[in-house]
Amino acid sequence: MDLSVTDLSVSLGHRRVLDSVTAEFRPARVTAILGANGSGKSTLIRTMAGLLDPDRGHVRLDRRYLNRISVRERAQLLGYLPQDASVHWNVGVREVVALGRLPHRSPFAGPSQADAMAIGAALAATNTNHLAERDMHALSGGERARVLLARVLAGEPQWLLADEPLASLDPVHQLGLLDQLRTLAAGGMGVVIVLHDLIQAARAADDVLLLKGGRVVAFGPAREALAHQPLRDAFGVEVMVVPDEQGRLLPVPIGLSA
Ligand SMILES: Nc1ncnc2c1ncn2[C@@H]1O[C@H](COP(=O)(O)OP(=O)(O)OP(=O)(O)O)[C@@H](O)[C@H]1O
Repeated sequence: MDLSVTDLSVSLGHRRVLDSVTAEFRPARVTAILGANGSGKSTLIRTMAGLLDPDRGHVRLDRRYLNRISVRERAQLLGYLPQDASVHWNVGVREVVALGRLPHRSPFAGPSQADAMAIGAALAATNTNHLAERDMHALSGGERARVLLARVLAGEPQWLLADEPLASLDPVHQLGLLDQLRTLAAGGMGVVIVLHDLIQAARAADDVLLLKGGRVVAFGPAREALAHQPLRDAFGVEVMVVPDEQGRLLPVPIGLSA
């Protein structure tokens, strides 16, 4: 099931924030969206999740226009994790994760065996099993972020759209989450994540989309998009490209472009 955006233009207030963005995201791959602050990353991923209406162009899921798919079906297919997600009420962790099953439940029906299994799998995938009986307000920022990801995964979406999922995680949990995203993609899920760290992107992403000023600077295999010239174009930085132990090329920022 492909997820694509075609000639997408989006305005917020009176500002054009995305301008003619076209990209085809593929399932069973991790795609990272990168770009400078304000380049339109969150706007793109929110539009892909059906939360913003484009001025022009469209989002398609397997050739179906997203805006013609019912809200319930969309919620089953697309799991969206917002940037700085927070919970404004105090509820238990397990209850929060269970909310991820709502798109699959009929009104007034109790939780099914499938719900219980999906919730258990989501807690395990995010390493939050030990938090399941705690209250959300009693968690650290990073723990809360993992629980909110668990809620999205409990919905067993075909696509995961996550806006800066590493932001509040320590290095161990960042690496763990990136591994987990790769495992989800290996299982067939399409994973699209907004990232800031070039090295994390080079390690975790199959494909990279670089945005600048709401336009696509580069989109393609990570190795090509995270090369000198596209990074110069997108960020105005120079990088040193260093191979890691597995032969992946990691772009290490070393200074501003002249
Ligand atoms: N509600 C709004 N009204 C007007 N402009 C907005 C609104 N929300 C965001 N913008 C502007 O749209 C542009 C893109 O914002 P967006 O949040 O998509 O960028 P981003 O690449 O995700 O940034 P960051 O890396 O800082 O999170 C920015 O210039 C921002 O100031």
